[in-house]
Amino acid sequence: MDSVVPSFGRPWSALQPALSEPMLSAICSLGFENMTPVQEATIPAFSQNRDVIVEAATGSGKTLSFLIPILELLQRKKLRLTHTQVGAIIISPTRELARQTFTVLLELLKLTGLPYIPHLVVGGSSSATNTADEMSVLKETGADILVGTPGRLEDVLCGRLRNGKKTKAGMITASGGLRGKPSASAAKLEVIVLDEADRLLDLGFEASLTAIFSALPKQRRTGLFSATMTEALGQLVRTGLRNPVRVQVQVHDRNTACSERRIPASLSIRYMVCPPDRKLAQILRLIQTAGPLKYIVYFSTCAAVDYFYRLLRRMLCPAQAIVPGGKRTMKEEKERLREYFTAPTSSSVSVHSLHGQMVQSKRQATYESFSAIPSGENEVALLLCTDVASRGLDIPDVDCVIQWDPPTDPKSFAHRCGRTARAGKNGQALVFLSPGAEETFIDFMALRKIPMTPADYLWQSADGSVTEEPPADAKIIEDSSSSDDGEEEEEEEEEEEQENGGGEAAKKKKKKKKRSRNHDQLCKFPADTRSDALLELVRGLVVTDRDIYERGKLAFVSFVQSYSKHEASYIFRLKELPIIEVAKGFALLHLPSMPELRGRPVSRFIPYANLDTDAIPLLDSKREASRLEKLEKAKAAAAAAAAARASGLVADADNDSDKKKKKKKNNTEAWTDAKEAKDRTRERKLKRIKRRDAVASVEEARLMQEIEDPKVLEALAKDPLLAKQMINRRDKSLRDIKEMSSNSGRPAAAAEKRSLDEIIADARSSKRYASASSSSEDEEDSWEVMARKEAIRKKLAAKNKKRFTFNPGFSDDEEE
Ligand SMILES: Nc1ncnc2c1ncn2[C@@H]1O[C@H](COP(=O)(O)OP(=O)(O)OP(=O)(O)O)[C@@H](O)[C@H]1O
Repeated sequence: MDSVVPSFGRPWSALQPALSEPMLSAICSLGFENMTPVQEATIPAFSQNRDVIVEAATGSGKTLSFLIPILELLQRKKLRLTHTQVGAIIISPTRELARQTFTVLLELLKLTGLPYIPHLVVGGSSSATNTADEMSVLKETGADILVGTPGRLEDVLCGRLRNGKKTKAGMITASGGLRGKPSASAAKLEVIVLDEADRLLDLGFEASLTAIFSALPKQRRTGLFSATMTEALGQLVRTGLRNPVRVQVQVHDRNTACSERRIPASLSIRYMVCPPDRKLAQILRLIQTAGPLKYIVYFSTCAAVDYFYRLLRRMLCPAQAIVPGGKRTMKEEKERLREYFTAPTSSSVSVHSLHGQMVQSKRQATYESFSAIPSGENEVALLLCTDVASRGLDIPDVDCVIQWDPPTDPKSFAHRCGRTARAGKNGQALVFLSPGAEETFIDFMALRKIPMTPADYLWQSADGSVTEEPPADAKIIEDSSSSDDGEEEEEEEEEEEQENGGGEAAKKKKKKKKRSRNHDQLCKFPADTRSDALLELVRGLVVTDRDIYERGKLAFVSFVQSYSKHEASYIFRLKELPIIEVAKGFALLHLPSMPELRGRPVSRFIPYANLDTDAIPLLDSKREASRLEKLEKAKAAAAAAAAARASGLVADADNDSDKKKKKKKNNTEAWTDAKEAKDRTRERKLKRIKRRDAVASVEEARLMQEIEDPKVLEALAKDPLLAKQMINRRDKSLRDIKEMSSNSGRPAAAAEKRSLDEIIADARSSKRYASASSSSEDEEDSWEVMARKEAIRKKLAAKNKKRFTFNPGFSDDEEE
């Protein structure tokens, strides 16, 4: 069933079958006059006992598309549920989304006056006692409709404990009253909804979903909802849908009248090709020009959110941050920053953070406080977050979504952008892409019906004003360091090429060429001296706060790790990432010792002048005192060890630990390279096993030769089963030998032997066999033959056993 925008459809009263009276009046109280297209298409089908798969753009009103049918179905069925039985379940991938859906459900129940009891089951309570309390509350109050996240719903419906163990039904656990028995029964369940179904059907939730589905009756309605449903089609079978209605709401592009897109018509997505070390300057310039707006900024890791949250809070709202040296420094810092950033007319700035590693209470508080900020009222509000806030969240009045990093999972892209331009409102989204390979992301998204338009790079003049024109003095970067590096590298390569006969070195050369192509792209950008100066100013802040300094390093390392996990790995290639510019963008004081930096042009990174990392203080005085104490002790111990070494009293143990340290230091292999090396080792191992097998086969073939002994043949002719086994083994041996010979280029001498069938056929037809079968002498012989046959059978069995019990724990050396 396809429906096409207008963004609002017919009035609610036009629905067939008509909604119940209480429902119509509740919707009227919400102030929604007309249905959205997805509501118009989904509600009739879902409330008339059809399973539905619904795909509609973000912010198009899918929540009401399932909440209204759930309440209508429950009313119509007049289910008689006992205290512990539930009639409907809604599963969401995140706690925030489950809570949001629960709030809308509560509102609907309040307005309709329907007597159903809803219950929210989300994770987040750290202690088992809290879990037990939650469960006992559920048991006491009972629930008709459960809204929750997969893990906790599994606890409730299947009696699982938080530590993952399943207990015998009825058993009281040590955690105080929490029973292994399910706290609610889904035996009479009428309807289940998977919100953000494509995410839920990802492998991460598989175990919990399978357990939940196994607790449901087969006769039920199932609804799957998402803005990116097509991505999950392969997995739908797991949900047991029956003859579902597929609702797909398409959006027509405003600009190109007929082409369809999978994002709201009111959403404009732009991309900015920008070197990674200039993203901070770009964001500040954007805020400065755009006015007091509400922004969501997405990062790829929790560590990056933590770091930039602390940094931006210190820069933009020092009143909220702890600033070393108190008010005076705060004032100085503010003054210096003013050169690079001026908040839009008389607005204050607030910075918030939200990610999955935060404690639940803080997550909830942030979500609520950011949601409560009205847009455009003299406040620039920034929410820095990870993908935990990408799906489903209906945060009011978000004006602009900025993706500092493109998402690791391309599906998240549309969901992230969809936090703005909801319910027909206008919204802007911007994604930063590094010059070079990452630009392919634009075409990649266009294929997924998510069009983007280019955004202008923003410049800043000496007076601090922001323009789209580069200042007259902006020059193309002349990078001398890269050419030096290049020459050195080329020399090295030539040497290697000579040593290795060309193969490996040629490959490396190719890779480096690609890297330098990306670097060339970076060099095409005119230098942005003000952005560089801003980063230097930021480094000046970092060096005063150990907490920020440590978090910066962590954020950089975690970013590099996450980069290699991009699902679109042919676009986001770690090998082609301009990692030095990334490090600059994180305002690092020095490069961490990190294997990924091997072979990179590290000379392009200038460490912070006169840096003594030990001297960077923690702002918390107690923690700083304890750190200094530890540092002193470590220094004293090191001095004592050095003195002992100098006086020749070096213990063997010290030597050992030095060796270990050296070994560790020498291990500078990048973990991505290490992965490749691992693959190569695995390949080598497989080859070795194959070779060993082939050698075993040669031996087997030698054994087979014994079969040609006339007496053995005789026995074989009498025992067709054994003969068949022998033939099979023999044939396999011959194949292996042939393969080995063709691999090594040697002639397959053994393979030229007569096949066993021929030998046996010959033996059968020979006179000797005919006479032997009746002679007593031969009968005696046959006992001997039988004994040999048995010996061969045993030998073969032993050989095969050895061949197939491969021990994966061996080391390379042993195998060599
Ligand atoms: N018929 C309607 N008229 C006006 N506003 C509506 C209507 N239906 C829903 N809304 C509003 O639209 C907003 C977005 O709705 P909702 O959160 O259900 O979108 P969604 O399609 O689930 O988005 P996402 O894919 O991001 O989860 C909400 O603020 C909701 O109150």
